[in-house]
Amino acid sequence: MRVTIYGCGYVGLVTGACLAHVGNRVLMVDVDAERVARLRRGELPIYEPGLDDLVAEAAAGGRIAFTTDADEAVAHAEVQFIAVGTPPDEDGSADLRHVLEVARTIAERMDGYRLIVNKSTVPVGTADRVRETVREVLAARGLELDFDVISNPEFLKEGAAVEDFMKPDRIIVGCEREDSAERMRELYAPFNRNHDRLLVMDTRSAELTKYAANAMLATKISFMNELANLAERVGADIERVRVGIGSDPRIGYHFIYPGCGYGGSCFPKDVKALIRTAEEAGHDARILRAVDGVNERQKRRLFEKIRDHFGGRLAGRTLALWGLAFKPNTDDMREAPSRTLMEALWAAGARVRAHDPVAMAEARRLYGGRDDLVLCADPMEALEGADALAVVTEWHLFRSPDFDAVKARLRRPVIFDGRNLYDPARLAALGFTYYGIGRGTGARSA
Ligand SMILES: NC(=O)C1=CN([C@@H]2O[C@H](COP(=O)(O)OP(=O)(O)OC[C@H]3O[C@@H](n4cnc5c(N)ncnc54)[C@H](O)[C@@H]3O)[C@@H](O)[C@H]2O)C=CC1
Ligand SMILES: O=C(O)[C@H]1O[C@H](OP(=O)(O)OP(=O)(O)OC[C@H]2O[C@@H](n3ccc(=O)[nH]c3=O)[C@H](O)[C@@H]2O)[C@H](O)[C@@H](O)[C@@H]1O
Repeated sequence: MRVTIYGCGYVGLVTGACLAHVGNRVLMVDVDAERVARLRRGELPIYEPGLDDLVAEAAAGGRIAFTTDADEAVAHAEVQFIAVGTPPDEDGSADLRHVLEVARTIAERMDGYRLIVNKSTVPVGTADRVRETVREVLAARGLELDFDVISNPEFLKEGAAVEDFMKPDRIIVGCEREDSAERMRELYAPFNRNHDRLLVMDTRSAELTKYAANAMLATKISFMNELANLAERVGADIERVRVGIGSDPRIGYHFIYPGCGYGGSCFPKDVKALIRTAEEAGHDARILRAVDGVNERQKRRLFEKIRDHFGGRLAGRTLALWGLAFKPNTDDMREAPSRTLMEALWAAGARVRAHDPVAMAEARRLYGGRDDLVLCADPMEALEGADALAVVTEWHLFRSPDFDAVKARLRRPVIFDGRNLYDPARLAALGFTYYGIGRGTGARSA
């Protein structure tokens, strides 16, 4: 099948590469000319495991191409995917500017039937707005052409995006026309072989399903962070509690890891957008407001622990930071807890020496030129002369370091473990002062 995809970001590129991998002819479109030029040279603008090989293979086979040319994009295929960003607006609602811009781009150029498939995360009712936009533009052109707008939200996780797309838990298709559902069944058949995971529903339910999934996962995390804070006060270890409840299959082990808060381009923005949707619908989303509030507070927990350890005197201190990306296996730093921590440390007059296995270029783009940030090529180098180590992202590389070497490089053996990677008793035995998240009274072992 021929497919056009607007948006060469995480979702667009992964969708395009995977669809091309199974034989489709994909044209990728972006308004960012530099991004398109890089992709044409074979350079990926994002880090995502396995994606570079897929794109290179598809490009060599002539099954994927990149353009900024809207005429070419609309002419290329009947199936037109929207995978552009939907960043938060000032009031927390999703900004649909880019989505509606693509709708207009298509409507201004289409000369026959088009199936517009929205993959961006958008509030309930957006498919109707896209439909309305296309209809208005066609009317202004004096044309009456057949088209459909459907919802096909994406559930991939960064860092495992290719795997998630290739082996989806479910494929949600929100549409009202059987021929549109049939087109999606055909397109997704290679990813849907052994078990039928394609669920067809009405567009509004599909749009809400996406927010419901992210909000439920965010709720699990904030729930655990709430309990971690309680565990600290009552002298319990949240890691034991986690294993204790995860063993109940009704609860499960997934997404109950406490930590220094959830980040990324989606949970924070999608929870806020859903709260906004509820407000607009006259409903007070109390659980969601709590989920968001608990997370905002949790992202400051590491800073509070560091500040309290140093008696509030952080000016002139240096903190080593392991992990800048919002989670492992990505270079994405959007809403990353590392940023909340670094910005709070800088505001308090402290300096940061940081290392991340892949997000160094992104950190340089965001914070390059600051004299209170040193980006170190190696995790051990980040420790040199630092007053303490804070671990923010659970990269494998940080799980089992040579603690003797860590101790030798730090000015004082103090670790703030924002992901509960280490065993407090072991670190105490090695002579470290250890702070985790929710690990007993004061979450401290010394
Ligand atoms: N990042 C993720 O893990 C996931 C994201 N989503 C959703 O998918 C959507 C896209 O997210 P990302 O891929 O992360 O965004 P991104 O920010 O990585 O990429 C978006 C791309 O769209 C391009 N763009 C903007 N306007 C355009 C236009 N008019 N025509 C063509 N290209 C245009 C931008 O230049 C950019 O390259 C969002 O709604 C997001 O919430 C859904 C599931 C997972
Ligand atoms: O809509 C989206 O964009 C995507 O959002 C999330 O994916 P992603 O943000 O890439 O990453 P996650 O693995 O979900 O992690 C999100 C944040 O939660 C944190 N987290 C995750 C799990 C956990 O137990 N505890 C925890 O603090 C992570 O550290 C990270 O900061 C969802 O998992 C995807 O299904 C969804 O498609």
